[in-house]
Amino acid sequence: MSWKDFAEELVGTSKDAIQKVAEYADDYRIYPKSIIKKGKSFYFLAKVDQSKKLIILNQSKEFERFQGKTEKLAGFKAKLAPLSHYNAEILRELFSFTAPQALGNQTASIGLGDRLGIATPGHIAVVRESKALPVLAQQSVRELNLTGRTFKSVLDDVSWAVFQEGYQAGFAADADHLKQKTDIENALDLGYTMLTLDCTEYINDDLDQLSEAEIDELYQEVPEHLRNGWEDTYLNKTFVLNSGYELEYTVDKLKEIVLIYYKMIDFAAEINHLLKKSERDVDFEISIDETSTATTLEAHYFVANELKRNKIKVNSLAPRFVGEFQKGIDYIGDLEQFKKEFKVHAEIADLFGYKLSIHSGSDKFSVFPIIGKYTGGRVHVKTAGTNWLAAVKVIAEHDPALYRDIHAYALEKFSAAKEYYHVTTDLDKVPSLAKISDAELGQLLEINEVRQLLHITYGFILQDKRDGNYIFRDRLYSCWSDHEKEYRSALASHIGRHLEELGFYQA
Ligand SMILES: O=C(O)[C@@H](O)[C@@H](O)[C@H](O)C(=O)CO
Repeated sequence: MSWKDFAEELVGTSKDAIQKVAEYADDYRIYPKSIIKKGKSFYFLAKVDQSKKLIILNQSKEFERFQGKTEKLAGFKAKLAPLSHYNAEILRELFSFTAPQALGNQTASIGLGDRLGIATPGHIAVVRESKALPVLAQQSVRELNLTGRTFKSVLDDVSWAVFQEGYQAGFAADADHLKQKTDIENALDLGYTMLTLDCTEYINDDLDQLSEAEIDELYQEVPEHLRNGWEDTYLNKTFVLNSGYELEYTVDKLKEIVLIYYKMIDFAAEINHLLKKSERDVDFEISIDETSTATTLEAHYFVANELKRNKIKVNSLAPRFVGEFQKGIDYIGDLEQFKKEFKVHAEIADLFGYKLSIHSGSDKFSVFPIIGKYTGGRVHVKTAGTNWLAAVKVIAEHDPALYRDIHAYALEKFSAAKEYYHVTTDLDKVPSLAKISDAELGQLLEINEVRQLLHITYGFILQDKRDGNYIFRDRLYSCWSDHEKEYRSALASHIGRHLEELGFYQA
């Protein structure tokens, strides 16, 4: 509902009265796209005394359900409800478009991880135009630990933003990189509609340190009935894909694949069992991407086939592709080699009926056309860090002193941050801030080394405290709150470029 229709229904068509409401709605005090009528009440989001509130005008039975202060607003009885978890649950019940849903695997989708809880309006602005379905709530356990947020608060932030933008086309919520059963249960209870199981701890990719004899010894420790089953299925067999590509399993290759992956199949089976108990549709993703070596094509086929043999239905799977998908920067590696292997990965995914999922998808512009083309758009691409970096750019452009402070702090914390992320950043390539004018600070975010420096240190920047107070957090959020429009349009154009290169705008 436009604020004009809203004003007319509320105060009649007199010019003066409408003008009054218009003034109130102006400049984001009311978020115009949020205005919605349900029963006899009007609902909308507004910024009241610097903080966002859900406003309900006119009493109805729902009016009493929301917690908040009752006041007179522009002559009407109104409830000013804080954007709390309690109120978010009622919102999701009342307006189902604010609750996440499963997406299935037939179309393009994009994960839009938001470490700050403020990026969703910009994401919505861009996905409205594209054919990709958005996963607006997407955070990994690692990100939650580093930012001090929870699956609950991430989903609530998204529900409020979806309401603010009046976005009714549907979105998903991905509890990303889950490793523990308790986290999985928690995410399911909260209504997450996508679970990404991180199998890293069940993947043994240290085999290159071992001699042939040691590998053989390890292989003999695998229960005999399992070894026999795999040898019957794969050993010295060739699987020919529709494209004519041949996957071959020699003794050495099979031993290696079994040793690397066999434990993760059991783990996936255990979690699949848990998911089956859920009454809701949940998109199940398996991630095997955070390993030190690329997933070979034979290994991908083996994992896919074993998941199928164990009746584990996955919606998407994230292999580790050849080359480097480092955080926040373009692809590093040989594009021809990537294309050659990616085609086959895409074919295997198609054969087994799931989508490929591309992790660390932020800024991989040189491979996006390949990904779009060989998946025919049936693919999931995850981004997260790039959305944080766009927010940092807003700081560089609007509060240079604060940018200089966080940049210096990131340099101090960089080596500690490397414990969480694999990057090969050469810090000598980070320009000295003393030589950069305030007006040029925003351009620093074009430099790969600066992007990675700020990308991996986000947890320290956001969470570190001195004398019990956050060092930067409050100043950062206050700047972002003053520059909502700038952040929204920066995201719309940057994520727009991702969607464009992936071919996600075509009908
Ligand atoms: O930083 C994280 O932990 C996550 O955002 C990622 O690993 C996520 O799965 C991703 O790939 C986003 O690009």
